[in-house]
Amino acid sequence: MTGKLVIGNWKMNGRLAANLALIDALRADAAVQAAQVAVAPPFAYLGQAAALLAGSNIALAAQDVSAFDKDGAYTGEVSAAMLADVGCRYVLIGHSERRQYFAEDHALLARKLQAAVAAGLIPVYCVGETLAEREADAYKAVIAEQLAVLGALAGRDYVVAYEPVWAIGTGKVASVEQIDDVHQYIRATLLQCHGASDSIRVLYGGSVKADNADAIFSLQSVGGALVGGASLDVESFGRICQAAKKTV
Ligand SMILES: O=C(CO)COP(=O)(O)O
Repeated sequence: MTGKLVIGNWKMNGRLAANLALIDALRADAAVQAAQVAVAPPFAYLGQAAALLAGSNIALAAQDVSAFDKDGAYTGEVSAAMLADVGCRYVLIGHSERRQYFAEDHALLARKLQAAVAAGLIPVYCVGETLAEREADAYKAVIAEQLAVLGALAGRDYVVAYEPVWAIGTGKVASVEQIDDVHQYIRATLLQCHGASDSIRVLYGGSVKADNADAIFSLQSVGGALVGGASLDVESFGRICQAAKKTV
C-alpha cells in the first residue's frame, strides 16, 4: 500500500454555495493537499466540483453508477462513461445505504463493478455487516459473500471499504481490534480467493472523526478511510487528512 487514501462521501448533502465554500476551504488546507484525498458529491454537483477541483490534487468520486453500460433509454440513470467524462476517478459501489434503501443485490453490483472498470473508473466496493449479523457472529460469512462479486475483477484496480452498518452515522466506531480483525480477513480473502494483489487498499468507514483517525490509521491493514458526516466539515476532514498523511 502506498499511503492512506481518504474519501469524503457527502451522501445526499450539499448546495452550490455550500459546495463552493467547502471545496475552496479544502483546497486551501495544506493537510488536504498533502494527503491522497477524494470527495464524492451527489451526481447533480459533480460538474461543479470537477471545475472547482481543477488543478488540485483532490480527486473526484461518484456515489453510485448505473449498471447499464450503453447510452440509451434508461431514465434517471448515470453511466460510468459519463462519470469518467466529467472527471471522476473513483465510484462508490454497494454502499450499505444503497443495499438497504434501493435493494441492490449482488447480481446488480457485479454489473456496476464491470461497467465502472470498463470505463476506466476505480470502484470503491463497500462491504459490512449489520449489528444483528455481528451479534450472531456471522460477520465474516456475510463479508465473504459480499466480496465474492469481486472475483470477476481479478487483475483490475479497485478499492474495498469496510463499513460496519452499525457504525455508520451512529457515532459508534468499531474498536481497532475489530477493524484489524476484519481488514486482515478481507485482505487475506482477496489475495487468496480473488486474485487481488498485495497492494489492494481496504478503507475503513463508520463514524471516522478527527479524534479517532490516528488510532484507525495506525493499523497497517487500514489503507485509508471512507468518511461520511465528518467530510462535510473542513476542520474535521482536514484533521483526518492530516492523520492519514502522518502514517504514510
Ligand atoms: O457511510 C459512511 C461513509 O460512506 C460513513 O458515514 P459516517 O462517517 O457519517 O458514519
